[in-house]
Amino acid sequence: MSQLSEQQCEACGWDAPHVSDEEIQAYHRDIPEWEIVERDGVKQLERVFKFRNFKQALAFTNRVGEIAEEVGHHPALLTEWGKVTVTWWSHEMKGLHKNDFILAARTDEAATE
Ligand SMILES: C[C@H](O)[C@H](O)[C@H]1CNC2=NC(N)=NC(=O)C2=N1
Repeated sequence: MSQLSEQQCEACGWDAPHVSDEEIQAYHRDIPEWEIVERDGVKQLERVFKFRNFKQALAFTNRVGEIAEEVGHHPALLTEWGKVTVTWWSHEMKGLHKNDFILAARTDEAATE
């Protein structure tokens, strides 16, 4: 279990601080399989998870949904046959918050359940 996944999510509104480039690099080391992408100027964390079939992909999708509901912070989820694309970012602040890294780490754990 990575340390990041055990950290607590903080409340984050539109005025919450973005993570600095140094912090992004540091947190990224705990979740190396996630790609940092930028869409319309908004940085996001994205990873594709592979499964044997649609049913397993859907079960994983639901586990990630539960992780999101626990903290009121929600990813974009694209569920396809044998794969799920998970994208985390903080909509209100239009960028990355530490919460996104914590939840990406928890998502990694949900993939190995
Ligand atoms: C009112 C509600 O708490 C907000 O709209 C939440 C819901 N889930 C959210 N999820 C994410 N990823 N970013 C947000 O800014 C966000 N806002």
